[in-house]
Amino acid sequence: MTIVEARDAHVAIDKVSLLAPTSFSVAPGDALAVTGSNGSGKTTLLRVLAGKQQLTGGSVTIAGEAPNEKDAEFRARLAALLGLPPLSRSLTLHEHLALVAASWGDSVELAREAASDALRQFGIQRLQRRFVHELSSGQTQMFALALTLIRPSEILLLDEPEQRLDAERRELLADVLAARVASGTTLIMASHSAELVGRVCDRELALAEDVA
Ligand SMILES: Nc1ncnc2c1ncn2[C@@H]1O[C@H](COP(=O)(O)OP(=O)(O)OP(=O)(O)O)[C@@H](O)[C@H]1O
Repeated sequence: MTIVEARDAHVAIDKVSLLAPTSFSVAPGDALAVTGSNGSGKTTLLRVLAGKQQLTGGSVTIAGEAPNEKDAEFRARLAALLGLPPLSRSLTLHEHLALVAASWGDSVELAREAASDALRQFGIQRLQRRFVHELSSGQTQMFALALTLIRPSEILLLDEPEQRLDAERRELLADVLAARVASGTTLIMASHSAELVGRVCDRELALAEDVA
């Protein structure tokens, strides 16, 4: 059974290649690492899977359909962290998380509990009343991960989730992601951390070196 499939998927802009023809398939519950040097196309591939980047050729399907970020079913199936999401300067971390949890169906009370749980899970509960502009870069990354994982999803796409994290936080991240995969979530993760990939993923898709 396949939940994510790419066949000769490639992207070029003005004849410059962003992603060389790439084929792979992922079964439900798999954890696939996308690896390769800077510029090899990892982010581009994740953007294609998230429906944020059109293919120049080939095909990609998520549960048999082309990615479409406007489609409610597609959005409910897939959560992605591809750079920092848009955030409000006037909401605290707890309020951001509760808002996202409530928008995916939790009651206000449950959403507030889920927000506290997510802050605890990522070790940032003492920052719950801070605004995003009051965080360090590593704290911001932990918060962005919490914001991505608080909502339900069958498929998680993460672009270098280890970026800006110290060794202790990378360990914590590996624990959280390994637990999420163990609970049945399909994970596709671009990463430069062999350690994180080794802890969390069971397969690797190595993109060819700088194709530009
Ligand atoms: N909008 C764009 N226009 C032209 N080229 C682009 C554009 N965005 C990215 N590229 C090029 O596409 C190639 C792939 O970029 P991408 O960001 O997917 O690489 P990556 O593997 O994620 O790199 P890194 O490890 O540095 O994050 C690079 O050569 C990059 O310069």
